[in-house]
Amino acid sequence: MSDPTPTDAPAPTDAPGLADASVIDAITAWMPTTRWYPLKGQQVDVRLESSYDLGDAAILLLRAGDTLLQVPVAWRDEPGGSPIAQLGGRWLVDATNDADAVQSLIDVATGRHAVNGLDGDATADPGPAGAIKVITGEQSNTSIIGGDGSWIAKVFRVVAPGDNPDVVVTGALTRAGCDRIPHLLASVRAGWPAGDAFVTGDLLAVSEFVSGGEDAWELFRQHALATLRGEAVGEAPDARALGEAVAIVHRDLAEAMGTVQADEADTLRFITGLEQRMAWARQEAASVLGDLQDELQAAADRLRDVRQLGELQQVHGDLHLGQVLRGADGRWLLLDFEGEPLRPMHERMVREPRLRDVVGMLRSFDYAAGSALQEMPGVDGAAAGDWVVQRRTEFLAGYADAAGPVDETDPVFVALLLDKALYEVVYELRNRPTWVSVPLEAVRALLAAG
Ligand SMILES: Nc1ncnc2c1ncn2[C@@H]1O[C@H](COP(=O)(O)OP(=O)(O)O)[C@@H](O)[C@H]1O
Ligand SMILES: O=P(O)(O)O[C@H]1O[C@H](CO)[C@@H](O[C@H]2O[C@H](CO)[C@@H](O)[C@H](O)[C@H]2O)[C@H](O)[C@H]1O
Repeated sequence: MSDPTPTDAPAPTDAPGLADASVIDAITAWMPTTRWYPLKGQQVDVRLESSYDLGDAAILLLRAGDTLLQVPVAWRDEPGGSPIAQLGGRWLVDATNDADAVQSLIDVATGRHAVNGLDGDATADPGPAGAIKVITGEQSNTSIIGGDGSWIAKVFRVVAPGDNPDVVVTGALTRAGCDRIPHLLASVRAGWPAGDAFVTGDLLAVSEFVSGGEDAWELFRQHALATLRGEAVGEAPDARALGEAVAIVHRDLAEAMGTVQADEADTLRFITGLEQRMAWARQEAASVLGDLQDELQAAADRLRDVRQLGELQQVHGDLHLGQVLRGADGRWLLLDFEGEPLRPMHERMVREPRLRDVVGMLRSFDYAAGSALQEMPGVDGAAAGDWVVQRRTEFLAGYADAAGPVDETDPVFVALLLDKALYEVVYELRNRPTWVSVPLEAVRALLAAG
């Protein structure tokens, strides 16, 4: 795919009227009401950085504080399913919930519709959008199901210059024929001026939709709930096969994108990165980590025990049960290679130990039981602990079948587990404060275990 640089594409044109202060003010007031808005509770100035005229809709890139947000909008006579505001007698609507506008986005992705400043790339034609359905779950982005349920288009809400791994990594796995992911069909990249430079970044990824896919988070959580209720539960979802699926994706990622043996500089960079993340978490989550400062300092000191990182490669980066579907054939499929939404984009394609994903999944079993316990405060926590240990053992056995054993005493494993739990504390404080006790309990337990 060629970058939409000034040499091969003129600068983006402003969509008529959309740069008006009244429009920006209306969007500024509306964004915090959405699930995807990442700056809830923060006072930030919002200004238009760039816009792309799709004809019957437009994509706006809005600078909100330091964050660049993508807001596709359209003017309509009716409010439709997702109105933003009524201005000058017309409705400004969220274009992700408007079938015609979504069709325009797909046409840009396939190259059927040329738009200044946007560049589409399609490995397969997703076909017409038809009736669309916007996913309403817990999401950092906005995903739209179209093409009669054959594809799902993800509008990246936070946009950054450079490659979005959800396009680049999923694309590499698709080309490699990996059968444990939904394949990438098409994508859209934008160019915009940034100071004296002209930068590009990904806006949209269209992938095969897994029809009849079951959410692994719901499957495991329901099983944990039933177990804690003491109900006669059937077999648990197959955590062993899940471990194997993760190992297969790791193998395919290594083949498609290469590996490197970590040297001393890599190890130092890794330790420094974890130290900085720990300092960030201690600052961001000071309100709940206040009484753990000594233990956290001791854990930070222990990071220096990390000597051997082993092989590094592209990993998923934010693997948890919500990123996994069970397909109609029972096979586990991994989704969403975008990495952690709270991590700067340029850090998300750094080669890492595969253990990063292994601990992500282990934390998720703990979450499934923890959230089940939250629903049943009177229940004995030991049963939840047993449930987690079983899933964890099965998962690690499946991973070992395909990739070799995981050493749970490895300082890299221990450090990554704590790193993930601390990240989750910050994530929950910002997004779901009532959940914060789930990762916080894990942080306490990990620190106590030393
Ligand atoms: N290819 C797909 N097929 C079916 N459902 C999907 C697919 N991709 C995503 N989903 C559903 O959409 C949800 C959100 O997608 P995800 O890529 O994780 O978004 P985000 O990055 O915004 O969190 C997933 O949890 C899953 O339920
Ligand atoms: O799916 P995203 O890429 O948006 O990931 C973010 O949100 C996740 C929650 O939706 C969050 O995951 C945490 O909660 C999950 C349960 O909802 C749990 O299974 C995960 O283990 C836990 O980390 C993820 O951390 C965050 O980056």
